[in-house]
Amino acid sequence: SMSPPVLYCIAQLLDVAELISRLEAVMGEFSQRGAGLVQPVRSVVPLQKHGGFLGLMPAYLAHEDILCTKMVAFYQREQGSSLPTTQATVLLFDPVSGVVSAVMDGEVITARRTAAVSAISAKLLMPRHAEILCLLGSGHQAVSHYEVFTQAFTFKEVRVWSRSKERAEEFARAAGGPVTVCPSVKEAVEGADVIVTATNASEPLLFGKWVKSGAHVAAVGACRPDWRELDDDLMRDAVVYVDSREGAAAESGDVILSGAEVFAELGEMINGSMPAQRDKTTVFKSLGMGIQDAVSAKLVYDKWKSQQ
Ligand SMILES: NC(=O)C1=CN([C@@H]2O[C@H](COP(=O)(O)OP(=O)(O)OC[C@H]3O[C@@H](n4cnc5c(N)ncnc54)[C@H](O)[C@@H]3O)[C@@H](O)[C@H]2O)C=CC1
Ligand SMILES: O=C(O)C1=NCCCC1
Repeated sequence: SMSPPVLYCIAQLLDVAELISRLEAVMGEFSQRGAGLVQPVRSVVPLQKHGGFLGLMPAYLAHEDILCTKMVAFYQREQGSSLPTTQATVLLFDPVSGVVSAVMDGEVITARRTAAVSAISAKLLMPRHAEILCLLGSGHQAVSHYEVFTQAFTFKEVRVWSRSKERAEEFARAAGGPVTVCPSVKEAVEGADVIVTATNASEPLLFGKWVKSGAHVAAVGACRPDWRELDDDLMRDAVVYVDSREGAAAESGDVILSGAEVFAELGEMINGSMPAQRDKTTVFKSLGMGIQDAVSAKLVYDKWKSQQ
């Protein structure tokens, strides 16, 4: 039997505009809870000895016949560690036979689809005429959110804060446009219209008292039930949206420990069954979903195939 292709340099194969449109469709379909879409909540295997986790993220999309799973290892690293926080591999299958059609690097898929989902949320929830984007963290997700958000929207100012000033300065140098490096979270977020939290923190670092009324927060980190990025005030005062209610109830420390009510899923807003409360302060709590990886992997595979 033939070995499946192993696709590693896939950045050119995953177009952001196409990805956003596929993600909008699949997130809407997910929130209808139809039988055509099968995606269990992520299985997470704790690696207590090593401060890490292995997440398994299978999904089957019957309408498009996409069968996929991502395997993602994520670790809380010591500051200054050269090892990545997140490492992922994606397997795409032929659902007719069960044969693996392709093995793919999950890094680009994870970075880009997460930022694209946040952009879908921001499009619906950020203040009209948003001018200031603030990124907390300067890692992979901060970079992909910078790229996707500055491609999708126009901001007058982009700010970054990171634990390490040097990393924040490096981020600003590498960015494709002007970025202001801020010395503290407070100074970074004050007056910001859109705030992306993309850190590996397990304690709150973004406090509601600093957040401008009406701002939109895309909260990407804190993916364990006892990890936080946002404080109770922010969670309770904001209208809270999630990617998946089941996912948030199982994995989001910010939701579980604050006791905040989840107002709606992103897909419910997309479907129009729940409103986008753009005038209020809003939080989109993102955990990541297998269906997002599945549509991404299919786009990559189809583009690769078309070039063979
Ligand atoms: N919602 C989703 O779909 C996804 C969420 N994630 C999560 O997003 C977060 C960021 O991931 P990557 O950018 O890939 O990681 P990364 O390692 O590239 O960057 C992590 C950033 O967090 C900062 N950081 C780490 N610990 C911190 C702390 N205690 N306080 C403040 N800053 C801290 C680091 O300095 C760095 O800037 C992780 O928590 C990861 O698990 C990752 C992939 C998808
Ligand atoms: O959706 C993902 O991919 C991840 N979510 C949170 C943990 C790291 C990977």
